[in-house]
Amino acid sequence: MCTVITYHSGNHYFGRNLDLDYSYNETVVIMPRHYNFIMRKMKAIESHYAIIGMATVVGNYPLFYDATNEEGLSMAGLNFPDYSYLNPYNESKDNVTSFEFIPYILSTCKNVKEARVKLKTINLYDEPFSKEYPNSTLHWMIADKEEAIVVESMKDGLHIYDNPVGVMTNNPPFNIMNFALNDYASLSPKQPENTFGTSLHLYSRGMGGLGLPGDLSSKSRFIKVAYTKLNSKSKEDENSAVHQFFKILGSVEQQYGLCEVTPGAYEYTIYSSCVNIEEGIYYYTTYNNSHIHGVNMHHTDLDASTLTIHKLIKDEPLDII
Ligand SMILES: C[C@H](CCC(=O)NCCS(=O)(=O)O)[C@H]1CC[C@H]2[C@@H]3[C@H](O)C[C@@H]4C[C@H](O)CC[C@]4(C)[C@H]3C[C@H](O)[C@]12C
Repeated sequence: MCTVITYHSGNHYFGRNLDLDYSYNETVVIMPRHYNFIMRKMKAIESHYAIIGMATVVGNYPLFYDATNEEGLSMAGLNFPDYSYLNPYNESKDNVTSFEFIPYILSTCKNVKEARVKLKTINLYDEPFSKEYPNSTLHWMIADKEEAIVVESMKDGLHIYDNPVGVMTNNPPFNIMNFALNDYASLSPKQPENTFGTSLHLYSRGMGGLGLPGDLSSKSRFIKVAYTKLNSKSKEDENSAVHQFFKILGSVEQQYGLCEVTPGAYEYTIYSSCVNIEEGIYYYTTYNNSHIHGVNMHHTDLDASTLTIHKLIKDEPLDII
């Protein structure tokens, strides 16, 4: 399971939980403006927006999970099994594979408005990166400072949804998730009003949120993280906003042992990320390292042509004095 959110508090932020039972050796990668981005069916893009994100690098090629470009446009891929469908090659369209989709959009678009235009000509087509890295079954959230959208390629076509809540999880499709929010419209951080006309005792704080799902299923995480994000408040300085962002993602993180995917194998939150999209800083934590590390893309020469790769600091000792 995975969760992606946007957040606004002073600056604008975008990030995700990556929940899986194993790791593909992901690293924080900066793809500078002159990295020659080679595509399978389209002309290589020699000059483009610079990008920072989480990726597995295979033979000098970044396979992005989530990323942000220097204009602040951000995009993340989350699992969408059973529904995801990649098309055969279509010669009248721009054929883009699923592993090229994030860097292609972020290389060429500066905001969601431009991405919407680009999506009209794209055919998400079915070609794996390699035998070792077959196609993923993903759907994507794309966001900037103003808005967020969800892109779902299904058998009946490419669905593009406005995403007014700025959160996405996994199955089922986004329109069903978004509709499910209706069932929780009465939840509130305030104590509930007694409408029974009889004497009731509000014996605990937080009873306005009674009924908020707390399990790890995808729909429950969608509701929980939407409620948490939309009601949470933080100061607007960077430290407060970034900590708050990780707290919101923490409301739907997965503890090892709670979600068995195959006998004895458990999905857990491998990393959480938070990008300050105005400043181009990619913050992350990992399961065994809750210290927030940040990589500022502007500390790298963005006019370069080679990838910069930052290995994740996955374990950090406890600090005892
Ligand atoms: C599985 C990951 C998403 C996590 C997630 O949504 N989990 C929920 C599982 S479930 O629905 O609840 O079952 C996705 C996100 C990005 C994906 C990776 C990126 O797309 C980059 C490459 C793409 C290659 O085609 C396959 C390997 C890969 C390295 C992908 C492996 C895997 O599919 C990743 C890591």
